[in-house]
Amino acid sequence: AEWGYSPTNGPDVWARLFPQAGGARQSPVDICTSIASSDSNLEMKKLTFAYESQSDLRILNTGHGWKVEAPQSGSRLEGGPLGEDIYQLEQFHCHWGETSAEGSEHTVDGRAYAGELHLVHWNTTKYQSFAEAAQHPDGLAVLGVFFDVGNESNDEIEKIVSTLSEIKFKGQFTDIPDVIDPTTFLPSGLGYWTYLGSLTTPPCNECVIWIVYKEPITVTEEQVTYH
Ligand SMILES: C[C@@H](NC(=O)c1ccc(Cl)c(S(N)(=O)=O)c1)c1ccccc1O
Ligand SMILES: [Zn+2]
Repeated sequence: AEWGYSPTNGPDVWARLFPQAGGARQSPVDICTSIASSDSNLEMKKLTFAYESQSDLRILNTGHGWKVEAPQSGSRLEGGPLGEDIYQLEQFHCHWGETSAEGSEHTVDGRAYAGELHLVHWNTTKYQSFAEAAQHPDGLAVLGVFFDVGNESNDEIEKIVSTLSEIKFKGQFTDIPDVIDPTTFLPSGLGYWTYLGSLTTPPCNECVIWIVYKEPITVTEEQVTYH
C-alpha cells in the first residue's frame, strides 16, 4: 500500500498502516509562538554544527520531493537540546507544495512557508546505525529550515534543483556533480524552536528531536514549486 497525501492514503489514514502515526508525539506541529517557552539552559549549551563539503552526492526522487543521501562521518551536531550526545548527518531532503503559498510541514502561528528543508542526523554516541537510532526516542535530530520566496535564488539550492530534470520520476536518482556544503543551507540568525516529535513521513517513528530555525532562507519561486 503506497502512502501519500491524498484523502485515501494521506496522513489521516497513515495510522492504519503505520501504528506509530497515531502516537502522542507526532510531527509536524503548528508552532504557537505565544506559548513557546524560552529555556535558559538551552542558551547555556549552544547548539553547534560542523559539516564537510561533499561532491557527487546521490539525489533521489522520493515521490514526495527530493532527498540527498549525505552520510558524513566527519559531521557533528551537538549541544542545545541534544544533551551530551553527538549526532551525525545522514541525509537532507525538502518538502514543498504546488504553490509558494504552502508546502512547509511545520507552520508558525498557522502560517505555512513555501517549503521546508530537513537535515536529518542520528545519535552516534548511543547507537550503531541510523536504522537502530530511529527505534529510540533520542535517536534522530532534524534541523528544519523554512523557505521564503523572494527575488534572490539560493546558489546551494540551485545546485540541487538543477539536477531535478534528470530525476523526473519516483525512484530515479542521479549524482550532484557540484560540491555541496550543508552549512550554507542554514540561516544567519540561529534562533530556533525545539520539541520532541517524529518522522513526518511514514513510518512516523517517534524518535526525532526537532530543531526548527526561526529565520527562513530565501529562494526563488522556481526553486520551490513542482514543474
Ligand atoms: C520523504 C522521505 N522521508 C524520509 O526520508 C525521512 C527520513 C527521516 C526523517 Cl526524520 C524524515 S523527516 N521528514 O521527519 O525529517 C524524513 C521518504 C520518502 C519515501 C519513502 C519514505 C520516506 O521516509
Ligand atoms: Zn522531512
